[in-house]
Amino acid sequence: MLILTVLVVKFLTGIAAFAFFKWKFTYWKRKNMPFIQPQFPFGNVPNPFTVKQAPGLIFTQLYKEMKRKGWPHGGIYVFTKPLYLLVDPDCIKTIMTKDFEYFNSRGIYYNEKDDPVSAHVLHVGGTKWKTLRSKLNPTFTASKVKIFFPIMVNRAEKLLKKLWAVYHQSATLDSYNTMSCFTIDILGSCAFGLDCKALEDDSSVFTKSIMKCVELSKLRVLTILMASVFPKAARNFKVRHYPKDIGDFFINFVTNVVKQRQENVCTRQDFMQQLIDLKNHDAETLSTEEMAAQCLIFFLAGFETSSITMTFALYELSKQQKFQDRVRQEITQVLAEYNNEISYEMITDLKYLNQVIDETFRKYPAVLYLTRKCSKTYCEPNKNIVIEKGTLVLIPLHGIHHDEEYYPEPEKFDPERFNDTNKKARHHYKHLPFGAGPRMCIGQRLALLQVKLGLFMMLRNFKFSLNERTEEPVKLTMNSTIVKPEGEIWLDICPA
Ligand code: HEM
Repeated sequence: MLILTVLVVKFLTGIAAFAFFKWKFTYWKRKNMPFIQPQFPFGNVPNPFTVKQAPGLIFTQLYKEMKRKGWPHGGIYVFTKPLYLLVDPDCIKTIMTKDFEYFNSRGIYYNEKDDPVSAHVLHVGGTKWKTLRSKLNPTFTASKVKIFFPIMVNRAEKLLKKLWAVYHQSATLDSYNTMSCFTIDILGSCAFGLDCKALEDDSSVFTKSIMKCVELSKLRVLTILMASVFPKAARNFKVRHYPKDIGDFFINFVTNVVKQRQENVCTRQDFMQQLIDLKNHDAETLSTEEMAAQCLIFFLAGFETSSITMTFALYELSKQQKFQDRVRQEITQVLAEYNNEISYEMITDLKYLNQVIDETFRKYPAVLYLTRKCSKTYCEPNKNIVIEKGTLVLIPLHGIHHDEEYYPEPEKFDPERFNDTNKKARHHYKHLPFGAGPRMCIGQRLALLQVKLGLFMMLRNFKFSLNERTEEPVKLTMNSTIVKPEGEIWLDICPA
């Protein structure tokens, strides 16, 4: 009798669960939105525990499927949660700019209570984001970034010194590690007036802590993805975005820098000073934890994205010497026009190098997909579709950048895709390495300058080619929300 009762309860629970999922999976149909048929129980994503591909690339596949069907947008499900995926560049533009007031949050999980450093400008939304962003914007204007140029040149000279040392030792460069140290040194000096010396010693506590922030296991990436889809449940389970020791490290770091600056009456107008002024102006606006959170994201958003871009640019140029030679020719020519003096203007005049960087951003967009969260119910213009408050919106950047219609033979690296004529003819929203609208990357100017300066310095002085230890084709890591190489990219270097 007992066995029978257990079987009946199990059967009824199974039926109820199935009916629940079935009902949940009718959401987009009820909204009149085209949707990709979900599968029980994971929806449109594969089993998170057995999936072999990078989590972010799943959205590339869904984008391709919708594109094949000719949809401008469509619905998908992550488990039972409906997500809105954008395909058409005009739809993307409307959501990111014109109707931004409905989509001013990113919808990425953070947990201010248990993990205070996760509440930074990249994660927060609404009024909190607006206040922070308007206070931080002045640090990243063209004139501010220009002020940092001499210190950036100093760090680029150290990069060169490192390359000479490598050349004399083995002539084989571990490109990703070296580029990471270079960007840590640049960000440390521009933001905090620190000499991190990562290029001299990549095993320092500081460098290791920064690198640890970005070491994400596949399980961690999936946890954050799921927590972003079900934030209330995640907060109840005290799910953290960053390990506790990383949070503590940044809180101590900020406390020390603030103390030093107060003792030495610092007048540097850098990112840190902007935060200190904000705190002095109104202590309620920014606690020490909140300051630490902004410092963490400054490093996190800046260091990996820039070093990945430089690494992939060098990798592609090593494979195709003709492009590398052309960059070097341009460097010689433009330098001569500027009397062989390195200046901000000279660096910004390197147009072909810019094309190489743009094509690198296209093929390897550091951020695989962008998100927005609907903050008030939104009626889609002319289409009679209502997006409910709380819906997560996905912009599949990697999918767009690898769309055959926009970029024929998308796996081919070709800087000509970004010459003036081709660039002008293309819809702006088909190339979004820094996002778009009011929430686009705050550090774009700084990033472009450091990437260009670093590449200029290296390519002016060295020739690069692929070392046989580099596995071809380079595999991209699964354990990340951003595109990065799984193993090392080893490059042979010799004087140019
Ligand atoms: C090659 C380098 C970089 C790339 C490709 C990149 C890309 C991006 C992208 C795609 C976004 C999201 C934009 C959106 O949702 O529309 C973003 C946001 C952001 N980035 Fe960058 N980034 C880079 C460098 C930097 C640097 C150097 C910094 C710091 C100085 C930085 C700080 C930020 C911050 C704080 C945000 C959040 C902005 C907000 O939500 O208001 N990034 N970045």
